[in-house]
Amino acid sequence: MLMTVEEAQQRILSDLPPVMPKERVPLLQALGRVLAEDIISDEDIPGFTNSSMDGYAIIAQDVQNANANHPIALTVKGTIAAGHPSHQPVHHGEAYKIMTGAPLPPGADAVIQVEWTKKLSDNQVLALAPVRSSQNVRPQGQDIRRGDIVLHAGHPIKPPIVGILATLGIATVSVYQRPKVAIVSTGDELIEPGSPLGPGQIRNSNSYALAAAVLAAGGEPWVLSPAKDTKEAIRAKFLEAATQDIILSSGGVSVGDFDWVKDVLSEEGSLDLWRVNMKPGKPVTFGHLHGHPFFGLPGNPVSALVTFELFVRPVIREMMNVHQWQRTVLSLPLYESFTEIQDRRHYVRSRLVQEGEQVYVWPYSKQDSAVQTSWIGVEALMIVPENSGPYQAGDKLPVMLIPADV
Ligand SMILES: Nc1nc2c(c(=O)[nH]1)N[C@H]1C(S)=C(S)[C@@H](COP(=O)(O)OP(=O)(O)OC[C@H]3O[C@@H](n4cnc5c(N)ncnc54)[C@H](O)[C@@H]3O)O[C@H]1N2
Ligand code: MOO
Repeated sequence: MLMTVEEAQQRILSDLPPVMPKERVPLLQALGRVLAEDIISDEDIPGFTNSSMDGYAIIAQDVQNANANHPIALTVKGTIAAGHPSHQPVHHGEAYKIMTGAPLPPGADAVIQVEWTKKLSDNQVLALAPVRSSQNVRPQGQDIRRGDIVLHAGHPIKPPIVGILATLGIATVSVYQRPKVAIVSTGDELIEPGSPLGPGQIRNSNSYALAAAVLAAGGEPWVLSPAKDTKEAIRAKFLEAATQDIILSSGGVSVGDFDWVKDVLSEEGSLDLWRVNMKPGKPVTFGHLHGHPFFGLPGNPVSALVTFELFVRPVIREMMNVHQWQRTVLSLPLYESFTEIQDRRHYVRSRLVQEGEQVYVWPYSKQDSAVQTSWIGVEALMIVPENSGPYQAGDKLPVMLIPADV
């Protein structure tokens, strides 16, 4: 019986290297990184009570009976722009013209938006509607209170987080270093992009796809030149790669005459796991090389990326102290029948289709693990249990959502 994906994940994650060391980077360079410190605010945000509308700062009670037929006149005492606080108090019957974001003057408790008023002169305005106390007012500390823990270490830094850090006045931020990931493709047939192909040769695409996947997961790829299919060439490359935090190889993990990866791994480190009940990716290999996690990913391009997604990405995320790396899995109805039956759990490259309120999963027709174009536009991997099916349109299956950048 082959190991399940969950058993393999458990095995791999039970033996994680320590979380990466920290480093301090300028705010914008923190994008895509992971916070290595709790962020505690030493300010209220907003720092002062302010208006959420362009209008007039007033005392709400003054206009409680106002309407279009019975407007109430107020005396305009001045104008308050954002960045220019006024310390003059507002008295009954008075208003200050105020702009969005400008500090509320003392005495005012509401803002009537400009559309609900009629200007009579530079110092007289009519209120055409009532406002409640606090209406159109953003109180000091509404968003964040001084002393709040706003973010915890381990939080991924996406664009809105950059904005929050800037709001808090943080110019440099402590983040975890990116795990360095060595990538070694194996195979006599491999030629680099940019060079012409000879007979029987193909382009080395896995090194590039895996390096891109490492970057998207937050790691730092280091691509070595491919190793030829000899045991000694593979050993030499693996030893060169073993200086990095994680080592990935592609190819040479099946049962072919030139599949040396497992032998070299056993001799130089430990082979902890081989073969998982999944398609694509069955011959995936895991172990340790000089104390670092080693993944022998299958050479088929789709198998390499699916096994990266399920086994390597979680390790990269965990090493940056991110524990929420699981993708969302939904149960969705099939858009069309799916008749392929496999003896392994099948991760099926699929799109999503919306009709009215209902979202359907729509597998691509070509699912061979060498067909790379079925990645184009992929939004999900549909998970079909082994030895199950055929499925009809409308039957529900679990669907793992894949963000567009994967
Ligand atoms: N007798 C059996 N044969 C195979 C089995 C099996 O169980 N019994 N499993 C198949 C499965 S499943 C997979 S997946 C592949 C994986 O094989 P390897 O990891 O040993 O990969 P290779 O044989 O080296 O290559 C497979 C395929 O991928 C192409 N490739 C390899 N490296 C790259 C690269 N860097 N860029 C682009 N393409 C690459 C290679 O040319 C082959 O076509 O084994 C099956 N066989
Ligand atoms: O499991 Mo392999 O990855 O499909 O051809």
